[in-house]
Amino acid sequence: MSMVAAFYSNKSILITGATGFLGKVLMEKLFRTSPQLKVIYILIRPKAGQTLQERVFQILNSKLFEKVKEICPNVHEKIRPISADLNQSDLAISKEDMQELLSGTNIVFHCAATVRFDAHLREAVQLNVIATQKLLLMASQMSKLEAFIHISTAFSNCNLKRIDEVIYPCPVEPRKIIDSMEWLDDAIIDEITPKLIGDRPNTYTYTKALGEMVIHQESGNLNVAIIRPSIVGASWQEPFPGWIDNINGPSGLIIASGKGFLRSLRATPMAIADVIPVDTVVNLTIAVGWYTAVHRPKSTLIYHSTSGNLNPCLWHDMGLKVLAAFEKIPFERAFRRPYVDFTTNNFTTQYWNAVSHWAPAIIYDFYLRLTGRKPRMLKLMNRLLRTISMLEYFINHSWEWSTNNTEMLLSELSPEDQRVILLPLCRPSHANHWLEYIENYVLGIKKYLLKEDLAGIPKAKEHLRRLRNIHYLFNTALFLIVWRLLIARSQTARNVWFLIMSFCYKFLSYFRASSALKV
Ligand SMILES: CCCCCCCCCCCCCCCCCC(=O)SCCNC(=O)CCNC(=O)[C@H](O)C(C)(C)COP(=O)(O)OP(=O)(O)OC[C@H]1O[C@@H](n2cnc3c(N)ncnc32)[C@H](O)[C@@H]1OP(=O)(O)O
Ligand SMILES: NC(=O)C1=CN([C@@H]2O[C@H](COP(=O)(O)OP(=O)(O)OC[C@H]3O[C@@H](n4cnc5c(N)ncnc54)[C@H](OP(=O)(O)O)[C@@H]3O)[C@@H](O)[C@H]2O)C=CC1
Repeated sequence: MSMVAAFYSNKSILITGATGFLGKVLMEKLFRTSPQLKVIYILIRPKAGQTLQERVFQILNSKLFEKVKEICPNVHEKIRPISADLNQSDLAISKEDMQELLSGTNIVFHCAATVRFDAHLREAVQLNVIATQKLLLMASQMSKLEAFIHISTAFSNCNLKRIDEVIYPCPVEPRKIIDSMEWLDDAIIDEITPKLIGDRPNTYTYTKALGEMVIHQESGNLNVAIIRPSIVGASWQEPFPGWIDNINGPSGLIIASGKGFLRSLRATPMAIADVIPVDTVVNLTIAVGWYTAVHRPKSTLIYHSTSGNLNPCLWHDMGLKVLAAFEKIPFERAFRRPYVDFTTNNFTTQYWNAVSHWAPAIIYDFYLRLTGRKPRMLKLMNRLLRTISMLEYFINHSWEWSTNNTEMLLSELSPEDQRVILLPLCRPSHANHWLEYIENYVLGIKKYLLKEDLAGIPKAKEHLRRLRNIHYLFNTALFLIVWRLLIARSQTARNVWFLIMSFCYKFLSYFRASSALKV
């Protein structure tokens, strides 16, 4: 067994956000590589009419946990769901549960957050700042605690171009923001939000930066580390390639382009697409847990989990790779053939939105109305464009993240751990792995998100061929109509038309004469 995996044997681990994308993969990997661990406490709230047990049952019965159930058949006995709501000021944990957590926990992984870019500042502060503060307080009372690992984001300081593994001060102290949320009403908060977030694009990145500051100021003697992943994508290899279960980040846009809704996107083609596979982030997180507990660094270390500095892939190349993957793995019932143009200024963006997004949506809604159905495409298109407007910032900027602490940690690992942790995608020598990764990503989206059967691929390809023919037919018809109208109204257009016709006629006559001579 590897050194890191052995460390987690007999440990009691507390994970927040274990029902989320990253949390689930973290829990899976811990059980798979350290089946001897004692217990994983998960802070979880009842949701969508499901009890805690039903939520845990659903996770354990998902495809993600198939391997774990083979390796650790009693995994269900090792998960201890604790009812909690991080939106509540006391986290809504019962006294008995709190007692158990305080006396038993060895390692805390704090993953829970609101990752919505449009979250109201009050909600984002509650989850990303106050809940972090409360958890720190709780952690400080844990008698056996060895490490507290906080998941932040590489974009918490996205207002800077070069970002080091340090905590940057915020203009307004987190404590002042927390206090003000108690007495300011929503209208005033709405008014001051743009001033507070300053040159950050949303409340998410702002409150994640405040969360880091809280860790820095209030962790006291705790052994704390912060991990900053960039754009977390589908898994690279573990537990199997392409696992993904939410539409955040690139996944939603990959679906929208594969289904033919998204046809143009305002993006900087030469900006770096800093996507990092979820298993790469989780492996680093587990290694950081071990290092922080065993080596007890004197100060809080920050680890960047990014790909751009070691193995950069540009948005332009990523777009081409995604489109190439659709050729092999098309999605079913596409609205139009997948094709995405990158636009670079306001005018072309608005133009292509009108031509490629709104016009087809209006035509399709008209067709739905004619056939007695409810129009829906324009609404869907407007939602997609709203989503894109929120993601645009991240596809139009490049950042440089230093990774000294991450590199230092990797060099501290045993050869066995390095084999497991140093996933190839973020190493410089494996640039060509991006194509393989993107193909698996698209396949994963098709299988696990869209729940489409792979047996339907030939039919999906046939559907795309039909769409291509309709596209050619439509363009030819449109050209002829426009041209007919033009030559009916303009003498110049008529002259050009006759010139082209006579040139074609001469060319054909010459061609026929020269073929006759050869015979
Ligand atoms: C060939 C070219 C291909 C190129 C690929 C290019 C990819 C570029 C990707 C750039 C990603 C940049 C991400 C940056 C991540 C920063 C990292 C982090 O720390 S942050 C961690 C990451 N955090 C995030 O990524 C959070 C981003 N997301 C949000 O903040 C919110 O979803 C929202 C505000 C955008 C929409 O809110 P709201 O409308 O109130 O409500 P809902 O949320 O309930 O969804 C409603 C509808 O929107 C739909 N939909 C949702 N997401 C996407 C999507 N990504 N996309 C498309 N569609 C999306 C959804 O399907 C639904 O449709 P329907 O069922 O109604 O038909
Ligand atoms: N995904 C990404 O691209 C990136 C993510 N990160 C960071 O990684 C971490 C995990 O993100 P990710 O897994 O993608 O996010 P998800 O949205 O998938 O998961 C969020 C988790 O937080 C939990 N949570 C939210 N609100 C509450 C609450 N009030 N009480 C209890 N639990 C709550 C959710 O529980 P529930 O299921 O009940 O809603 C869920 O388990 C976050 O800290 C995020 O900032 C950083 C960089 C990029």
